Amino acid sequence: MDNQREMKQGDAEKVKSILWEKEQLFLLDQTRLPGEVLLEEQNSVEQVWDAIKQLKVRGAPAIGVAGAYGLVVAMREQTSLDRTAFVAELRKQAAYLDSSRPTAVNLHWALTRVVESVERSRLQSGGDLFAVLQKTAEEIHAEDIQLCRSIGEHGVSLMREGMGILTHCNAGRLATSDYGTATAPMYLAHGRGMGFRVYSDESRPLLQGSRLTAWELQQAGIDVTTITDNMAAFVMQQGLIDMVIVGTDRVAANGDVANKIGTLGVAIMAKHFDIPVYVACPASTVDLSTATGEQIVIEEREAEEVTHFGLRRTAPEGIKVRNPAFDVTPHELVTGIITDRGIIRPPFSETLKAAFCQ
Ligand SMILES: CSC[C@H]1O[C@H](OP(=O)(O)O)[C@H](O)[C@@H]1O
Repeated sequence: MDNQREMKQGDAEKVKSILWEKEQLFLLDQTRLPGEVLLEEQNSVEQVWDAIKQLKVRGAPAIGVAGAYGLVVAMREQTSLDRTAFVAELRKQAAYLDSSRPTAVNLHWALTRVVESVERSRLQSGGDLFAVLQKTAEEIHAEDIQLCRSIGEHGVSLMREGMGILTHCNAGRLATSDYGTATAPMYLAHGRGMGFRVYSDESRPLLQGSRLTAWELQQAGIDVTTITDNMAAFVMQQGLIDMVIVGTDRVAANGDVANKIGTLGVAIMAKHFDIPVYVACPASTVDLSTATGEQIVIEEREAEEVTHFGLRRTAPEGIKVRNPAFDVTPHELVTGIITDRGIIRPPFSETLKAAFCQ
């Protein structure tokens, strides 16, 4: 029986997507939000893999951090191995965790960083190598918080009193270790007394926008309105939206952006209504090794997510279904990319390299 911890709704604003406490990993089960706030202790690497696959933990930065800690969970019983055996097992477990979801580059980035930190150390015992592994995972976690706060500091320069912001899916603190990416400027601006309105697309089929973004912004006291995905054009046409801010799961070297399915449509509509579209992400989401959006693998998920609304069937038995979890917005539709290193503007094929080439 998993060790579960129910949180009261009132404590919800304090709850994070990932809790690393006394060297134990707890993940907030986001599939139960907004009704239940449940932290689940992760006791095996299979459990972490499943939590990522089932979107119990989700959002590009969050699954990177969860993957890194997943290696800690996987290797904590392997400390008696010698170096060769420890590194071989570590690589195997990293490949296993990497297989859980393909699109967000953060998962592969985090797993690779942990493996390379162990390989670079000249230590020989499994116990010493495990200490390096755990330290790197903890560093990735701590850095994610700081990177998202930096995104907020840069993004807040785009905010102004009374503006309307549309966001899609959840790129909030639940998708990261804290602050979020798209929501980071919102939290900082709100904390500094700025008033603004957020319109949160429900984001079918898994409703991250209505279940998660609306919930976390409401908990923070931010003016948020849930709208259905097919209302985005309506609120833009009504003049209610001054800016779109979304997160992303992978930014290609030319600035093409993979993000939750429906983002492409939002960007096309925003272009029609002359509304700027900003994408927010930490450095760990920028993938200069992927030339364009065409090379980004788009995760195809189970048909049941589309044919059912919760447990209720809402499409005929045996109907053909597509369920890509993401789409790619071409860089031409992106006004700027809000990162921890500043707001990156076109031409992205040059400015991204200048900002992120090591
Ligand atoms: C801060 S990255 C959030 C990003 O991840 C979401 O996808 P999922 O809920 O499937 O993990 C969505 O694309 C968000 O924009």
